[in-house]
Amino acid sequence: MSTSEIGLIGLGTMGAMLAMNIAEKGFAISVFNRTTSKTDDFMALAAREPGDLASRLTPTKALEELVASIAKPRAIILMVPAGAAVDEQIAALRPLLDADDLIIDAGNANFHDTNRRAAEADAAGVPYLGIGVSGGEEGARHGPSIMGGGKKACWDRVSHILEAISAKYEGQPCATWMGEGGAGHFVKTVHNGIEYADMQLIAEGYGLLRDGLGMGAAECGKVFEAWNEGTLQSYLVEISGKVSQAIDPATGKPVLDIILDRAGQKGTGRWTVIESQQVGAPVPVIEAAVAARNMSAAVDTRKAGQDLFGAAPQALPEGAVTIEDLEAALIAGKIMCYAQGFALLDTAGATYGWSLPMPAIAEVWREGCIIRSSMLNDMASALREDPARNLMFAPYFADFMKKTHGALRKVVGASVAHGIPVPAMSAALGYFDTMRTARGTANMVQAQRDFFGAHSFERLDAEGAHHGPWGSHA
Ligand SMILES: NC(=O)C1=CN([C@@H]2O[C@H](COP(=O)(O)OP(=O)(O)OC[C@H]3O[C@@H](n4cnc5c(N)ncnc54)[C@H](OP(=O)(O)O)[C@@H]3O)[C@@H](O)[C@H]2O)C=CC1
Ligand SMILES: O=C(CO)[C@H](O)[C@H](O)COP(=O)(O)O
Repeated sequence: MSTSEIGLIGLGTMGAMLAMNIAEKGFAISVFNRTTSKTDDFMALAAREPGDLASRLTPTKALEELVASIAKPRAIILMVPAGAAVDEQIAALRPLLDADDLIIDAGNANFHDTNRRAAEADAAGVPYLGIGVSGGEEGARHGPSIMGGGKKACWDRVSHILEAISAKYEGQPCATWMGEGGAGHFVKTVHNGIEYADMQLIAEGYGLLRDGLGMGAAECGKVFEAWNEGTLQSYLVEISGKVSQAIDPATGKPVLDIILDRAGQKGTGRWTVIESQQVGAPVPVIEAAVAARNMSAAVDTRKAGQDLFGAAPQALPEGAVTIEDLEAALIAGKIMCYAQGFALLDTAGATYGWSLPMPAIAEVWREGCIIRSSMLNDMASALREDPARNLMFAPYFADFMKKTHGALRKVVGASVAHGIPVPAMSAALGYFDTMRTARGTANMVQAQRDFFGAHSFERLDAEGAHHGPWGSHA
């Protein structure tokens, strides 16, 4: 019996919710999980959902059974961890599939792996798609943002399902084909890099409220709530308000106060930074955010550092920084981080031969994904005007930068003076100052390079490559 319209492998956090979302939108779907008891748990959960979801879900306990239960030509979504698990599943599935059956990797794959898998699939004459999905558990269940990659014809085969399950922005599906090969996974990777940076900026804002202004967690939560009503409106600021106000039932303390300050990471932020270095499109705010997660992991070293050097004073003098200054500093930092992310997308698109649809990327992030924010609609407008222009030069965002960079400078300055670490805010300010300095200091670097390695330099007053008279001193 082959009745399901699609199949899904991997009933973890994301896969289970995506499967329910697909069933809820009226598509019959077969599911499989390596640990088969989880499939039973999943079906029990689905049976408790309204809308008779379970009747459109077919649980299977073997890959052969999964494949047999899907109508031809088949489409099967993989929702398993990046790396070896994806290759293993493809290898296990391929012998069971027909030549025109489509495998869709919807996890957070490294786009280089997706390029390789797409090339392997092309060579074997079988279809393959790599798509990025964002929105966490809730988004997967009720409407994620979907960034498609691979052959357009393959995308078109399943786009009606992906669009139906995606988030909607004013009725428009947040599911878009980005380009061939690993384009979709690359866009998702940069999304996550921006996510790291936005989270780090917010965490630094929280640090200033807590350590600089002496606020308790609940009070910080109220500030985030207020910020979420203004220019900073975003999912990440919204949840920061919620997590700040949550209380631990066991201790009665704010949950935030009992969480170890060590942040995990699965690799997408690092991939973004590696790729930015590879193509020469700097993303210093994202780099600072990845480095901050790495430094957060060094809990014992940080404790030893505090014992050796003493804790920085941190408390800010009355009036040194206001809540309004902090809000403005976060606005400036956020614009810098998105400007860098979009510039990376633009450069990488050209490097890898994708025509990445820059405005459509901002559009697909307006709803459903973790970095959704009210600013993204304005970013989409700015990118429609000029997809290759750095966002900090778009008049709308340039106006914001003119109004807010002073506050960013004030906040970074006060933080530096009082020992509050703000690596992402500092990186945002450094990027802004660098990008508005017509004559920088790389003339010194060029002179040094020519001195020790005869690398040559360009002159301001003549064409060509030149060498210095390094033996002659004034
Ligand atoms: N969590 C999130 O917010 C998001 C996650 N993602 C991405 O989605 C993918 C899945 O993540 P998530 O649902 O959170 O992960 P989970 O850890 O919750 O689930 C992982 C799933 O993959 C299965 N699995 C793990 N290893 C293998 C393997 N070697 N062979 C077959 N199946 C395997 C697990 O099966 P078993 O039960 O047998 O262990 C489980 O069903 C990842 O690529 C992740 O990066 C993307 C967006 C958001
Ligand atoms: O893709 C996601 C959100 O968009 C996942 O939640 C991902 O796991 C987040 O990255 P990390 O675990 O490294 O913080």
